Amino acid sequence: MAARSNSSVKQLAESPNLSSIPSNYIYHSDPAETDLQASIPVIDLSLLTSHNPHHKAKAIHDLDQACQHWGFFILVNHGMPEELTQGMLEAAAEFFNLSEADKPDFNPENVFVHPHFACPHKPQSLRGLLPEYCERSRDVVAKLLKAISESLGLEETEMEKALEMTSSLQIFVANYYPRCPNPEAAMGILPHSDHGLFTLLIQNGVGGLQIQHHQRWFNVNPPPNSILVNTGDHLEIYSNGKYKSVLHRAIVNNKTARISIATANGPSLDAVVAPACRLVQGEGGGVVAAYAAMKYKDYLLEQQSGQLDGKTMLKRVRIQD
Ligand SMILES: O=C(O)CCC(=O)C(=O)O
Ligand SMILES: [Fe+2]
Repeated sequence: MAARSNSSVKQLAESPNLSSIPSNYIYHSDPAETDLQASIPVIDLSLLTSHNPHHKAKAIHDLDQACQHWGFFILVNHGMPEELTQGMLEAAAEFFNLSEADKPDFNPENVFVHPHFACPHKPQSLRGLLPEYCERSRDVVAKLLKAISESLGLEETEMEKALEMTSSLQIFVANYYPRCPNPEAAMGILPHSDHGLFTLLIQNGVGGLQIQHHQRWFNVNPPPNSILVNTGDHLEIYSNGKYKSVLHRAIVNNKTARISIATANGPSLDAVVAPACRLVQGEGGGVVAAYAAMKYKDYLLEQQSGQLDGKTMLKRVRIQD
């Protein structure tokens, strides 16, 4: 489990008499506050897999538009039981409440849950729910990829084959944002885009996510029991820039601690990701690849060796604007 707002921040936030934040936590960039509320498109997963061709075509069109214009969408009728998502959020809360001595005995930055499954030893509730949650999340992603393949004009299974999705990388990340005495001067997670294809996000009913849209920051408040999905850098690369990954960040507040669970879903670590051949062989050879091919594993290693910083890594493989 990645605890990006790690235990030291939690301890700091819980220290008695904390009335302001230490200077190293001060955020000097754009102000965190915004009044803008994003109207994120809603996608109905059951329609994407409908046997009614009209419903399915309309849903695929809506997904295409959502990915092109927002890079974020609210997924409903996703088939993930509410007890499971609620149980996961409660299990994450239990994890963050463990004593330091009980916290995991492995690299706390990432829990890789596919193709090889790992899980913290405690709490028991997390061990019980995590396998099902991850499997169902991969199922959701598989359905989204089929629809995206079609919206790119490819065979339904072309993308999952090209990206070797049977050994797809899936990373489970739980974020803890403690209450903060002066939230307008801090930032929970700095602006970044996600690597991979689709990230699935759920939260404990407390808002905090902001996304960049037309150069402005918008608050995102997904309705209860929905899953928020965003497109990642590798969808941008594979689609040759049609579906751009979007900068997002998380603010903090002075009232309630926030927990979010992000499940990052990428290709196989061994997949070499480049724009789909058919997208760059336009009639008369008109369309050229806008991104260089790079193995997903190498992309990750290079990205993780630096700071989470905007879209710096993606710019490195970008060939032209
Ligand atoms: O907590 C959030 O809303 C965003 C988390 C996030 O962007 C991430 O884990 O990559
Ligand atoms: Fe993210």
